[in-house]
Amino acid sequence: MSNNKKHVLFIGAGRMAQALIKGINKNEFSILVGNNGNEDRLREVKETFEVETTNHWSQEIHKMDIIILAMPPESHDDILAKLSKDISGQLVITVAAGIGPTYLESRLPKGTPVSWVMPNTAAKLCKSMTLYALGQNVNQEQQGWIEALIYDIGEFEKVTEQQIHELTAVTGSAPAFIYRVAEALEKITLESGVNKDQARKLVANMIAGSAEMLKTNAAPAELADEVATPGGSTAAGLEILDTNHLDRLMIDAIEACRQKAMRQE
Ligand SMILES: NC(=O)C1=CN([C@@H]2O[C@H](COP(=O)(O)OP(=O)(O)OC[C@H]3O[C@@H](n4cnc5c(N)ncnc54)[C@H](OP(=O)(O)O)[C@@H]3O)[C@@H](O)[C@H]2O)C=CC1
Ligand SMILES: O=C(O)[C@@H]1CCC=N1
Repeated sequence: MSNNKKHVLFIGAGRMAQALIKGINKNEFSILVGNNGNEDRLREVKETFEVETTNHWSQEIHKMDIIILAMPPESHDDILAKLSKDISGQLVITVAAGIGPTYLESRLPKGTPVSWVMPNTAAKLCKSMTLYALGQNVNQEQQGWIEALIYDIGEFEKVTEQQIHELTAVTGSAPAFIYRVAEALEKITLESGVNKDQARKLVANMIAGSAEMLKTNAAPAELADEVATPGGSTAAGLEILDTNHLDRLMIDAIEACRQKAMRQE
């Protein structure tokens, strides 16, 4: 990418926008943030991340290279109709569940370059696993902008629109499932008399270590077997999880996320 900073407008200043804004490289991108009128939130975003904010984002469109839609899926129709009046070739990216390039292209002027980026909240620690898909009108330079945006927030993969529809539940939503598991483990850890900091240290490092083991590409079943000493204690716990069909529970939870996201179309 050239040394000229690209101008990025965020429409939406909530949790996902903030996670992205925190991670994005400010030497490459100049960030302006608008929202739905919550001025306290804009003030907080400005102070925390040292970015510019606006109460009138529609007046700023002409100065922008990239517009990132970081608001709820159900707000998209209205915002895309407003954007359509002022837009002139800017790259439009949405991070919303269920809103793919096909949806964006059908509501924006013909030829508008669009992309779907699906990050997760770990973007704020530059540890997001981000998926992205391109619309039909994105050129190589714009694809470079997208990759430069998400390069600094963690790992990324280019996939198809359909794959993001299916995998948002895995990379976007399932972190919440892991946090539920962590919550249960922390609770039980505290019962052993350690303090909260110790409980967090134990559980977080256990999960982080397990994630590192997964990154070696060993099969999850093999890794579980390695932990479960034959005739030992872990096997007793695994039997409870298996008997209660943890895998089926996970599949049901992923499917529920998918069904809900699909209702946006
Ligand atoms: N949270 C997550 O882990 C992930 C979220 N996403 C996607 O990110 C998007 C935002 O989610 P999240 O950050 O969690 O939601 P939040 O509720 O935290 O934030 C929503 C933001 O959108 C703004 N907004 C709502 N309606 C409008 C509108 N009509 N015009 C302009 N701004 C509007 C709100 O404005 P105001 O500040 O004025 O209230 C707020 O800043 C969703 O589409 C979601 O699918 C994707 C991946 C992961
Ligand atoms: O809960 C949601 O709808 C968003 C999409 C993926 C993660 N959070």
